[in-house]
Amino acid sequence: CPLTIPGGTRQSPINIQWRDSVYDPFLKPLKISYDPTTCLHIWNNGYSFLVEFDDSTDKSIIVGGPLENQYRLKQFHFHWGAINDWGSEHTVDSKFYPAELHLVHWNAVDYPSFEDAVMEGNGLAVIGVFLKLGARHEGLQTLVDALPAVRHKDTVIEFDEFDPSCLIPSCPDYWTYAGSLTTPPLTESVTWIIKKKPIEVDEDQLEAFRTLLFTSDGEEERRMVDNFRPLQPLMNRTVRSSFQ
Ligand SMILES: CC#CCNS(=O)(=O)c1cc(S(N)(=O)=O)ccc1C(=O)O
Ligand SMILES: [Zn+2]
Repeated sequence: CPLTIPGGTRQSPINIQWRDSVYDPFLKPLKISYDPTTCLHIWNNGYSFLVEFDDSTDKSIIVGGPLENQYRLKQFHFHWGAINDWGSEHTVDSKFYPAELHLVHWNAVDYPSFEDAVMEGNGLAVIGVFLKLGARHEGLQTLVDALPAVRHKDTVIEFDEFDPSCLIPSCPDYWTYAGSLTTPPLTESVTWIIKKKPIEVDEDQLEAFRTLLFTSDGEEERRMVDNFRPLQPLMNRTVRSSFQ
């Protein structure tokens, strides 16, 4: 099965069993500083829609948390379901959320390029934020309004002055564990930082995600939904929490 890699010992996503997570008092608060002028464009890559950033400088970085040094923001994207009962990649006590946001960062201190960092155990840091059904999210609406322009695979539009920290809950609590990319090359290079608190989005905003297509213009349309990887075995890993 192509979705499991032979010999994988730290694959993602996983179920986070709240009572099995271990509070680590040495975990620092995560410091997030993004510069909205580094935002470049939104594109549909046929798997999700992603917002990409200029990662040629240290203008948009995260530091602290479980991380040894700072990591540069490269892109963020989402995973979602066909209906609200599922869609997230990680689960909490086996509960799915309707969607999950991933902000992908890479270790430009130790590695010369993103492609190199992808192959290293401490190469990437991904912040995961759960989306739950509730009030309309004004910050997300800016993104939702741009989605019709990237409906088909391989379409891209310019997108600037967006600060993705508006999508991250202010509550500092998170879980963290050593994992992998959830899409090819599935490399075991990700320090996952999963925010405990979800953000709220409304039904129309989730439905807007579901209007996107896996397919290119001219192909038979296939709705972009259920773009999440199945849960992977925890194996010999402990999930740490930054909170008691
Ligand atoms: C070489 C290589 C690579 C992986 N790229 S990514 O880290 O931006 C990424 C990461 C993830 S995830 N779900 O592992 O954060 C999903 C999708 C992507 C992507 O290519 O768009
Ligand atoms: Zn992802």
